[in-house]
Amino acid sequence: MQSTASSFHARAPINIKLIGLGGCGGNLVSTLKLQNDQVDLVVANTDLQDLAGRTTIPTRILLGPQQTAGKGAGGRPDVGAAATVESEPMLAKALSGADLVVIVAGMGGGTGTGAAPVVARLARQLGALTLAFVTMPFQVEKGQRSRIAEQGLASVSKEADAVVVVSNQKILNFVDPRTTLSVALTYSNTILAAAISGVIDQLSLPSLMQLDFSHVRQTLSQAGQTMLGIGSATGSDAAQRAMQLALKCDLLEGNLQKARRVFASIIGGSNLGLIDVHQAIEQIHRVVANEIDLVIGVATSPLASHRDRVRVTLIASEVASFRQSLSSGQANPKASVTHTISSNDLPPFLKLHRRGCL
Ligand SMILES: Nc1nc2c(ncn2[C@@H]2O[C@H](COP(=O)(O)OP(=O)(O)OP(=O)(O)O)[C@@H](O)[C@H]2O)c(=O)[nH]1
Repeated sequence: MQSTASSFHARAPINIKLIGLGGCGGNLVSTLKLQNDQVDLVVANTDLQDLAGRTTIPTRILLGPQQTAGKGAGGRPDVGAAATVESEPMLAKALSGADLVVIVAGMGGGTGTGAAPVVARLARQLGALTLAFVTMPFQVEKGQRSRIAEQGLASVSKEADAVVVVSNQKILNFVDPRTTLSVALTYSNTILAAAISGVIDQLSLPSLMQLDFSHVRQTLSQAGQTMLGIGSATGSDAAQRAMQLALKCDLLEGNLQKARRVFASIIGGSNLGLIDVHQAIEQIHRVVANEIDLVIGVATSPLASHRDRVRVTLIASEVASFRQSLSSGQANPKASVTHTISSNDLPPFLKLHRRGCL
C-alpha cells in the first residue's frame, strides 16, 4: 500500500495572465479548463467578429482599430504587428502586474504571428516571465503560410523567455488518417491545453514540493525554444507511467539527454502516492544529464475527476543557463542564475524515503 501526502506548502499567490492572440489563441483560451479561476484571461484579435463571439472571456481587446477597422489582418503578420503596436496601451493595462504571462497563438496567419512577438516583448518589459505556446501549420497549409510561420516562430523566440511549439502536422501522426481537420484541431488543442494547464495549475494548486515561482522563473527565463513532453495515467503507479509517457512523448522534438534546463510538473489527486512520485522523479534523473537546472513541482488537485489520474508535463531547453555557461567557460550574459534540485529541495517525506525509511 502506498502512503499519501498530508502536508502542503503554502506559497505566495502569483499573478498569472493568459492571453490568446488571433483565431487560434482565442479558441484555446475559450476552451481551456483551468483549475484556478484567479488566472486572468485575455483575448486579442484584429477581427471584431471573432472577439464578439468570445463572450466568456472577461478581457477582449480589439487590436489596431485604426489600422484594421476590426476586419482582420488578412494573413499579413506586418499588419498584425502594427495593429498590436497601436493597441499597446490597452495590452499593457491588461498585462500589468503579472508575474507570469502565457501567450497562445497559431503561427501562419496575420494576427497571431504578428502580435505574439510584440506582446512577448511588452510582457517582459512589464517584468513578467513570458511563456509562449505556439502552433505550427499543417502541411496542407504549406507555401506562404509555412514561411510566415517559420519567421513568426523565430521572432517570438527572440522576445519570449520560453517558447513551446506544438506542430499541428505532427498531431496528424497520432490520429486516424481519415480524420477531419476539425477533429485534428481539437486533438491539437487538447495537447496544447494539457501543456498550458500543466504549467499554470502547477503554480496555483496546493504544492507538495517547495516549488516557488522564483525557481520556475530561473529555469525558464531565456530558455528559448523548448521541448515538450506530456503524459497522463491512472492507477496505483500512475505517476511513474505518466512520467514514462512524457519522457518518451512523440511530441518531444529534440533529445532530452541534451537538455540543460527542465521544468517538470506532476499533478495528481488527493491520493497521489509518495513512493510513486519519488520513482517518477528518479526516472527523470535517469534520462537527463547530471549537471542541469531541474525544477520539479508536485501538486494535488481537489477535483474528483483527478482522484486517480496523474498528469506530467515536461518543458526542457537545450540552452544552458548563466551558471552552467560560466562553468563550461561559455558565459551567456543574457541568461539567468540557476536552480539545481538537491535533496534540500525535496519535501520531508521524500527525504525519508530516500533514506529507506518509507
Ligand atoms: N491547434 C490549433 N491550430 C489552429 C487553430 N486555429 C488556427 N490554427 C492554426 O493557426 C494558424 C493561424 O490561424 P489563425 O490563428 O486563425 O490566424 P490569425 O492569427 O487569426 O490571423 P488572421 O486570420 O490572418 O488575422 C493556422 O494556419 C492553423 O495552422 C485551432 O483552433 N487550433
